[in-house]
Amino acid sequence: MKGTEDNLLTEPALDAPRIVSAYDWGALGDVIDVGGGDGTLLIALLNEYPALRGQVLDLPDVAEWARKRIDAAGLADRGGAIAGDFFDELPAGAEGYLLAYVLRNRDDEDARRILRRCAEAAGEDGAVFVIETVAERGAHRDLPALTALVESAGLVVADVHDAGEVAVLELSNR
Ligand SMILES: C[S@@+](CC[C@H](N)C(=O)[O-])C[C@H]1O[C@@H](n2cnc3c(N)ncnc32)[C@H](O)[C@@H]1O
Repeated sequence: MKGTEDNLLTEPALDAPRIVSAYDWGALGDVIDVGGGDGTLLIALLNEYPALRGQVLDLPDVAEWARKRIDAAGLADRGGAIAGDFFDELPAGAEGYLLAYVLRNRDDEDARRILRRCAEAAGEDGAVFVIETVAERGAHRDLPALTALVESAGLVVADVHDAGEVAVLELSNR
């Protein structure tokens, strides 16, 4: 678990500023950071975009950890955390479903299941955002492989926002 926590704490802390500025997240009313870990990315987003609301969805212990950090950051009025499983039905109706560094640890079959859950929850009006390193550092799938994966899950790449080594793929339902 220690190794997992180290990963959670270092990489998003390093990349969050780039992800925050790669897209106008404030244009979305609310987001769910699916598998959002300790809330580092969501906290950075809520700090940058004062009208944005958001929730981390993660396994119970991690969600509790994220909730405490979001509270401590003074963001409880716009942010929180939900205990959940991204293989199950997700809360519907948010405008953005973020998957940051989540698909990298999953084989194609599991990744498609997670993507489908997000797509179902996003519906016609929401979007799914896959955030992954696509350059050298720790890249598990490059951009063409990620594109093929999301298309095989029935999603369309509407745009790719460049955040340096990190890519933000904006996806919509077909
Ligand atoms: C590699 S970490 C990425 C964390 C975060 N998105 C980030 O950018 O640092 C994967 C996250 O998925 C969560 N996770 C693993 N299995 C899950 C499941 N079945 N449902 C929801 N979250 C899960 C883990 O607890 C962890 O927080």
